[in-house]
Amino acid sequence: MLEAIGLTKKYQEHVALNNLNLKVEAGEVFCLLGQNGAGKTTTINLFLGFTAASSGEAKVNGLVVSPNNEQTKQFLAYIPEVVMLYGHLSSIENLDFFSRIAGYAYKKDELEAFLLQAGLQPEAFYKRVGSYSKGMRQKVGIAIAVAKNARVILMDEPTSGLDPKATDEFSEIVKQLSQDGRSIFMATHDIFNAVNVGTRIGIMRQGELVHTLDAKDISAVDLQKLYLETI
Ligand SMILES: Nc1ncnc2c1ncn2[C@@H]1O[C@H](COP(=O)(O)OP(=O)(O)OP(=O)(O)O)[C@@H](O)[C@H]1O
Repeated sequence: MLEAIGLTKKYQEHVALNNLNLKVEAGEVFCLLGQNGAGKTTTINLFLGFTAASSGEAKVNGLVVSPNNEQTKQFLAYIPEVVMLYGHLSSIENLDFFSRIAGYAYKKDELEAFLLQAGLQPEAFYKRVGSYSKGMRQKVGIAIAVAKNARVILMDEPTSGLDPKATDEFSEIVKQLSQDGRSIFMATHDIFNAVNVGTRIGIMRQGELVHTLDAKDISAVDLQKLYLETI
């Protein structure tokens, strides 16, 4: 679903991402670790078409991403660290609005089902999103991703600032999304969660993907050790 072929991004002389080669298949959860400035967000921005590659290609479902190509965006959803929603609208209204933009008009019970599937408590459905916690906003973000039928969900530090219970709930939802055949690509600093939720884990240093591992082959303790040795 996602492929990077020699993907490189330079800002003037600074190489933010250097020759990334990577495939993420349907049903995989790829967790990308790396220090601040390692190039994780740059990678996500290249897949989203928010920025143009200096060389190489980012592909989504076999199609080459470019900032002016809307085709690849239909397969993608993006969950940033803080999901941007209309604070004066309820989650049902936000979900209705964003699904309509993506070309879907759902009935009320269908919208409620998306929010329920994303783990939002029903008593919050008709409350203003402005009063929601970060974890609740993320659930609305996931409901929007599912409602727009995204096959790939890109996430940038989704568990940062979440309490352990909210992180656990979030991880269970991510596992469910991947079991439904979606690909998840997540930039994170959360080593424990990467082992818990990931199927594959990458460690990036100064724009280079230095290690790629199967999550089932490594414990959180060993991953932390490898991470500290790498960065
Ligand atoms: N628009 C830009 N102009 C110039 N340099 C940039 C720009 N965006 C990113 N960079 C640089 O590219 C490098 C990679 O940044 P990036 O944001 O991808 O790192 P990151 O791994 O996501 O870090 P963090 O964990 O802090 O989010 C950094 O050195 C950063 O300063």
